[in-house]
Amino acid sequence: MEIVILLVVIAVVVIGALGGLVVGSRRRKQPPPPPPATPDITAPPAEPHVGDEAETPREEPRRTIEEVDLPDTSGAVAVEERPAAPEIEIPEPAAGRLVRLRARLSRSQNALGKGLLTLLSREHLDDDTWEEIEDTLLTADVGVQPTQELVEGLRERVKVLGTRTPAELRGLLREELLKLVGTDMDRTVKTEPEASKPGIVMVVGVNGTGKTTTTGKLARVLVADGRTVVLGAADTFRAAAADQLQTWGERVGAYTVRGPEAGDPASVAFDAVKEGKEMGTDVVLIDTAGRLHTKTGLMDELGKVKRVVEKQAPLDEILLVLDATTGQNGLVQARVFAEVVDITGIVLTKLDGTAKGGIVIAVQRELGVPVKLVGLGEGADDLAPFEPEAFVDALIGE
Ligand SMILES: Nc1nc2c(ncn2[C@@H]2O[C@H](COP(=O)(O)OP(=O)(O)OP(=O)(O)O)[C@@H](O)[C@H]2O)c(=O)[nH]1
Repeated sequence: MEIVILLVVIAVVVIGALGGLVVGSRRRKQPPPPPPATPDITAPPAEPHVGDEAETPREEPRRTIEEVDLPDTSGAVAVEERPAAPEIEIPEPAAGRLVRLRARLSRSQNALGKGLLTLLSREHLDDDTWEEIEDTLLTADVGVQPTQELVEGLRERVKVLGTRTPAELRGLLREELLKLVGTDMDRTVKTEPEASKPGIVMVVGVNGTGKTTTTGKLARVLVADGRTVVLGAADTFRAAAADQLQTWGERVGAYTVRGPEAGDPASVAFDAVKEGKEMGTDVVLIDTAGRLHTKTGLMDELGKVKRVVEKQAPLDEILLVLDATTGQNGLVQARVFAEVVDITGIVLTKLDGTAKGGIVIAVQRELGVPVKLVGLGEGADDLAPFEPEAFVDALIGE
């Protein structure tokens, strides 16, 4: 019996020892997971760890995503140290811009259209009322001759019509204004010569009218239409003008040819055209100075630029930039420039800042050349091809 008891005790001890070994080996098979080579901090553990194992993952999240990102960010900073290629913008298409800007035009020209319609709606259109209509048009810089034409035309038609509804009056006024603005002029900016590329456009005007800005905006219009552009910074008088133009160019990937400060504008213009030819560019836009006190000086400079450029190819377009807010003064400038160079188109800038939209009519009459573009703000795409219908609709409202 004692032997049996002894055997049972030995058996219990052996089984116990074996069991301990198994449990121990199981414990050794479950070590805490080794830290991953690249800790995946972005994704939290799918299930929370427990016990001893909880310590490792709990500590790891302290290396926040921001901390882990830091080396990458410093890498990006290092890249930035290299000269970064300027980001090329995609300008807004030129077609339909005036429609987008019409609200702005309506706001500034509200007084003219509303004033005329109110006067025309009076029950009795006597001489005094017609005089007031005339004054309204003159105040908006429509000009004496065009004003008289419009008033005579309207007077005649209102008389024939007899009774007048507001819609009829609006229609009549629209037609008469459109007649004055002109719907049959070719308002395209000529940039596609028949012979060979590039088209050459020279931008002239008194300083401060918005020449450089217009040249830059025009480059965007052309780029938006799929054309390539070289800019010639021939305004060597104002040092900042070349920088300003270059910045406009860089924004749309147009190369700018510049010369030394106070250098010869004609030589810059020549180089720009040469560069444009060599690069196979579609259009070369030349910004000029115009900061000249005498007509002789102006003639000398612009005449020389034109002559020198035309040694390579004829100019396709000479755009005169006029500031609409300067009113009659703008007309005087127009006259002087027209005597110096053959203006082929007018750009009226800052129409957003004046109620004198009638200058469109007056200046076309004065020079016999069409308004081709209008500036309606300082924004990069605030230059619009001039559309008579959209313009007149903006004047008299919907
Ligand atoms: N509101 C408004 N401002 C404009 C428009 N066009 C140009 N400007 C502003 O007019 C100012 C003069 O423009 P510039 O292009 O520097 O004039 P500039 O004729 O080249 O002048 P110079 O280089 O000195 O000969 C700038 O502040 C332009 O932003 C426009 O259509 N509307």
